[in-house]
Amino acid sequence: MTPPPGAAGAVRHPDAPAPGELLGSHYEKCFGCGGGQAHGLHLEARAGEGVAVTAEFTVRPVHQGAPGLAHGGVLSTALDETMGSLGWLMHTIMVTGRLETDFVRPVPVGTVLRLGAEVTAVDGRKVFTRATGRIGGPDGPVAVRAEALFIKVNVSHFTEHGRDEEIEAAMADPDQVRRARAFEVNP
Ligand SMILES: CCCCCCCCCCCC(=O)SCCNC(=O)CCNC(=O)[C@H](O)C(C)(C)COP(=O)(O)OP(=O)(O)OC[C@H]1O[C@@H](n2cnc3c(N)ncnc32)[C@H](O)[C@@H]1OP(=O)(O)O
Repeated sequence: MTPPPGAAGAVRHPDAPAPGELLGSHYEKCFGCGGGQAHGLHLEARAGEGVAVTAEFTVRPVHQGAPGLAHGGVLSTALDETMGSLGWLMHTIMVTGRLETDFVRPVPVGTVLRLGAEVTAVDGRKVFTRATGRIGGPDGPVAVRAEALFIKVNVSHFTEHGRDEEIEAAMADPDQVRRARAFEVNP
């Protein structure tokens, strides 16, 4: 996932949330960040400097793969969600096209996984990102690493492909419409 020569650097939107600010959930029912998913990750991301974010996710018993250990797919989800939240800082809606994860060490249930992600390059609609998850805090040992390619999309990506029931509910919710617009450039 190497950006092509000549790819641009990421540009922080002038109205991006300030460093340290909690980004909030982009959708209440999101498995990664929504508060309305009992078994979801409830991942909380904050704006960083430039086009970077930090996030925290506490591994609960519902997230197990092997006894007492986090499921690898759940850890990939945490990385995916963290990198996806970089869209808040660019006012860009983007979805994951490709995701590669390195699992460096097992992550026990009860761990607070501290994640960090940044955009490494932008080439047209393609946004190249990377992320790291550390055990216990920002100076803890690295447990997972990922690189991902996100593709910029319009809101129509969701309205055209999502199930009617959820799309109609989301569009009837002024708070959800406001959150969708906060992602967009020139909404
Ligand atoms: C309301 C608020 C919500 C806010 C929503 C925020 C959600 C965040 C949630 C967390 C993130 C997720 O899990 S998102 C959910 C998981 N992801 C998805 O469901 C995406 C499913 N895939 C798709 O819908 C599609 O394949 C797209 C949109 C990714 C791309 O389709 P497209 O729009 O037709 O574009 P396409 O021309 O194919 O590709 C554009 C460029 O990207 C490259 N490209 C595309 N896919 C790949 C790939 N896998 N690997 C390498 N390169 C790729 C192409 O070669 C091309 O390069 P070039 O020729 O230009 O060089």
